Amino acid sequence: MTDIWTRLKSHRQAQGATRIADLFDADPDRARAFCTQADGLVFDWSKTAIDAGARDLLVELAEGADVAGRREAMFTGERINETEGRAVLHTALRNLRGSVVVDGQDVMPAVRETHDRMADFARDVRSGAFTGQGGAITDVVNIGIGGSDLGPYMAVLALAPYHDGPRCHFVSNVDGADIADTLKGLDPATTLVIVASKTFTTIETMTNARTARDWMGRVVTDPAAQFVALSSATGKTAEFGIDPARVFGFEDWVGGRYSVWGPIGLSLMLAIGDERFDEFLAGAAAMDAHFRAAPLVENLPVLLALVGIWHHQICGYPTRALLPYDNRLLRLPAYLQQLEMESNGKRVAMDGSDLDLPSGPVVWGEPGTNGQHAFYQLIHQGTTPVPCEFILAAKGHEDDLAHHHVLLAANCLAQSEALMRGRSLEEARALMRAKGLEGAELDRQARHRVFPGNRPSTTLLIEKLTPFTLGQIVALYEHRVFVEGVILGLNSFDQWGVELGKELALKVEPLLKGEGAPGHDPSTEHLAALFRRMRG
Ligand SMILES: O=P(O)(O)OC[C@H]1O[C@H](O)[C@H](O)[C@@H](O)[C@@H]1O
Repeated sequence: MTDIWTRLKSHRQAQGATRIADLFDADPDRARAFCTQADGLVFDWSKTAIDAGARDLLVELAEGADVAGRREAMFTGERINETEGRAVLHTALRNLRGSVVVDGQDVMPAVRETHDRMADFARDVRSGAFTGQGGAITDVVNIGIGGSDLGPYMAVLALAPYHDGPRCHFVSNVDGADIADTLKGLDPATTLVIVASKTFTTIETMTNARTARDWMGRVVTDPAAQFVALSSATGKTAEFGIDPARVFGFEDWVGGRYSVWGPIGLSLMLAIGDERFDEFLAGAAAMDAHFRAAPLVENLPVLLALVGIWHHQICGYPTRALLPYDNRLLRLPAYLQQLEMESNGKRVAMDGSDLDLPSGPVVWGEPGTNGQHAFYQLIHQGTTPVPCEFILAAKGHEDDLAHHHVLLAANCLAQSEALMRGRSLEEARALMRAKGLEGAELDRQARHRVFPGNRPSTTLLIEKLTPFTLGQIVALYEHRVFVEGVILGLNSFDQWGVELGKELALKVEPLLKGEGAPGHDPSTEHLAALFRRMRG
């Protein structure tokens, strides 16, 4: 561990019993100084234990890790995904007028061509120029998993007020329940099926795609005519029988969990139209420009990363909760869970050595106010602090329900205040006394009503959730994950940890059918035998 990590840990230790609330007394300007604004986004990180000294050390940490250099290497197409030998250029998908050279060739003409073909196709579907065999397309089913599902699903839900296209549905799980429930009630003759898979080999997606083709083939004469493929493996899409005119390809330098900006975003484009989709890209491009140009100490993705590092690697808090006070951001926690945990859940550093720091944290969450009535109990009174990351829009879309929105916002701000302030034993005793309790019973009851407080949170405040601001937010988190990965010295762009389970599933499947060769562990073989017996 280098000197800067030791100094950060010592700084944390030296804070001793200082509470977050005390930092506001020590620095009357703290609420403003630790609240960073850029391009209409407000990131308040004042309700953390990061003081000026910690901030300076954290910025030094980012400088020492050469965040600026790695950032340029990413944007300019260097092969920073070293374990897969690939460039990392999802940013190119949203900078359509730019130019990026990989292996001596500008990749942008092909990106623009695919984008324009997608836009033409989306316009045709939305206008009715492209029809199903029973008339205009009424429903779109996106079949994909992981990065080929979470991004478009999250964004389609988030931007519901902008939907003016066909209804979009998402099937991901190989559990037949998913596709059965989704297809129930849909008309195959007016449904468009999108098979979204970077590799076009993912077993869940290919199984669901074949089931959808069978479903459609029972009603229409040419099911493949209502299929679209989004993939890097264009050869395999042809084998499946999808017309190359409806195949939208992308290069291997777009990681699955970073792919919503290109063809994988087609369902979103169909739902909101290509112009709104381009606003989504423009929001992300604005965040890219900010990330690339702003000094580290004013740089939103860098600050989010430093807050994350402070909480997990320095303070030792094992998880982080993402709490959007926006019901339409229902899938954002799941989306960010993949982004963060698949990117930075690694135990080996880029150079092959063991990581000598904890890898990225567990990320979880749920929109407020619902979470308040479920798991906030633990956040307030559990023994392990959970740094909370709130997201709030100043305006909702329901102008006639403005009172709902103010109540929603009040809850969000109240939670961060309660987490920091807590309630002392004295305050709890006064409450109990006012209820008429006294003596030992008062003492006993009061202790249950104490809130330790001093629990950190940040708040990301935006004006309104639009295609543009959603693009900003998602790109903000993408770059945050990248900066955290650079500081930890790992490769955020591979995901070898998902391979072993997939391989073994192929060997366990015959075992469950009674055909498997032995060689599994006794527990797995025992469970498989019980499974077979229960199926009769
Ligand atoms: O798009 P696909 O090739 O079907 O991959 C879908 C997903 O599955 C993999 O297992 C990876 O963990 C994900 O990063 C990926 O997004």
